Amino acid sequence: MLLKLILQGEMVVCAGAGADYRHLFSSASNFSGQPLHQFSSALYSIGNMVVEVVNVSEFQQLAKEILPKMYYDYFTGGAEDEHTLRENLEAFRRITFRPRVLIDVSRTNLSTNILGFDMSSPIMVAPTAFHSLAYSEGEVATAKAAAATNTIMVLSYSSTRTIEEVASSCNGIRFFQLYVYKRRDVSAILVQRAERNGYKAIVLTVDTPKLGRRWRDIKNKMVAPQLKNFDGLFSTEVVAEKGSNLEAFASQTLDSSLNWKDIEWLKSITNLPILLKGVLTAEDAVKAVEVGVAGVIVSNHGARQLDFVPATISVLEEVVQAVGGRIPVLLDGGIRRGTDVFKALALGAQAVLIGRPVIYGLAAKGQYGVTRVIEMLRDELERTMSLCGCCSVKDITRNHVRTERDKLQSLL
Ligand SMILES: Cc1cc2nc3c(=O)[nH]c(=O)nc-3n(C[C@H](O)[C@H](O)[C@H](O)COP(=O)(O)O)c2cc1C
Ligand SMILES: CC(C)CC(=O)C(=O)O
Repeated sequence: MLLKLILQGEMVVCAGAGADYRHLFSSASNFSGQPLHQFSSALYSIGNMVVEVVNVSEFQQLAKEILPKMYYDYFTGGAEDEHTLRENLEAFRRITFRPRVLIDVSRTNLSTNILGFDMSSPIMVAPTAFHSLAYSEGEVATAKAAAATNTIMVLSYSSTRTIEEVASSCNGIRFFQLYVYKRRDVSAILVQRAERNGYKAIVLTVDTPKLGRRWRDIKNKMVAPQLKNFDGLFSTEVVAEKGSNLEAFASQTLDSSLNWKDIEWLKSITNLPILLKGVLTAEDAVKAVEVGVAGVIVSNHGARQLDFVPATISVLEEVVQAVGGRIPVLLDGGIRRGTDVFKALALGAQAVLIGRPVIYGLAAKGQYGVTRVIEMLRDELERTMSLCGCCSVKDITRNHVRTERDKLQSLL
C-alpha cells in the first residue's frame, strides 16, 4: 500500500507498505486533520502537503485526530481485554489465497442480492449507534452514501437521526436493527414506524441481553446522546454517578428476558423478514432456521460484547454448514480490506457488513468519507477477485482460500 501525496497538483509517492501512519498524522505539529473541501476526493493536509487517503486504516487515523477521545474510544473499543477485538482482524490475516490463473477476468461483476434486494457489491452497512457523534448530519449522511454506492444500510435502533428523517433523506434499500426493550410497546412502535417508512427487513440483535463491559467507556464516563426516535415515548436521559452512562442506559432499557419464543412475538407485530444478528454457533444457527427467520448474521458485535468469543471469520463455516443453504448467512466483524470480504464469501457468507470503517469515513469526511470507504473496499474486492480468477461473486469458492484448519488437516 502506498500513501500518495499530491504536492501543488503533482502526485508524488511518499510512504511505503503496510505502514503505521501515526507518525505522519499525529505528531506532525501542523497537521490540521481537516478535510480539504475544495478537492472532490479524500484529501487531507499535513503541513504544506496534501494527502490522499487510500485505505480504511488511514481513515481510522484521521478519525482519531478529529474526534474527541471519548467518542473515538466509544467507536473503536471492545469489551474487557479486547482480545476478540484484535482477533477479529488477526483471524483474517491467517487465511491465505489459492488463486487460479489463466482465466479471462477482463470483465468482473460484483453485484449480488440479499433477500431479493439488489446491491452493487456484497458489502453492506452494519448498524452502529450515534452517528451524530462522528459527524453532525449523522445517519442521514451515512444513508446518502449507502444509497450513492447502491448498497444496503442497516439503521441502528440507537440512531441519532430518526427513522423518518433517514427514510426521507434519499432513496435506498434499508433494514432496521432492533433491540428489544423492557418497554416492549416502545420496540413495537419503532418496528412499525420502520415498516411504514419503507425499511425492508428487521435485524434483531440477539447478542446483547446486557451491554458488554467496555473499560474505555467506563474510564471516559461515556455520555450517550439523546435519541430522537424515542421523543414522546420515554426519556432516554440517564445520569450515572460513576462509570459509563451508556452502560447505565442499557441496563435500564434492554430486556434481558428476550428468548427464542419471542421471535413469534416479533413475527406477530411485523410482516417484514427477520434476520438474527449475533449468531456464533451451529446450535443457534439450526434454531434460527427452525423458528423461521429469513437469515442470520454471524457477528460478535464488533467484539464489544463477550470477550474471548472467536473471531467471526473463524466460526463462519460452522454456521454455514449448520444452515445448509436454507437461509442466507451474512458476516460482520473485522472487515477492513477487500481481501477480507473475499475470504468471507469463500467461506460461505452471502454478504458482509462493515461497522467501524463507516464511522471512520463519516468522522473524517461525512457522506463523502463513507462513500469512499465503501468504494475502496469494493475496488479492493474487485482486484482480489481478478487476481484469484473470479469474474463474479458466484465464482468465489471454498477452494480459493486456505484456512488454519486446512493447514492442520493437510498435516494429518
Ligand atoms: C460504535 C459501534 C456501535 C454499534 N452499535 C450497534 C447497534 O446499535 N446495534 C447493533 O446491533 N450493533 C451495533 N454495533 C455492532 C455492529 O453492528 C457490527 O456488528 C460491528 O461493528 C462489526 O464489526 P466492525 O466494526 O469490525 O466492522 C456497533 C458497533 C460499533 C463499533
Ligand atoms: C446503544 C448501544 C447499545 C449501541 C451498541 O450496540 C454498541 O455500542 O455496541
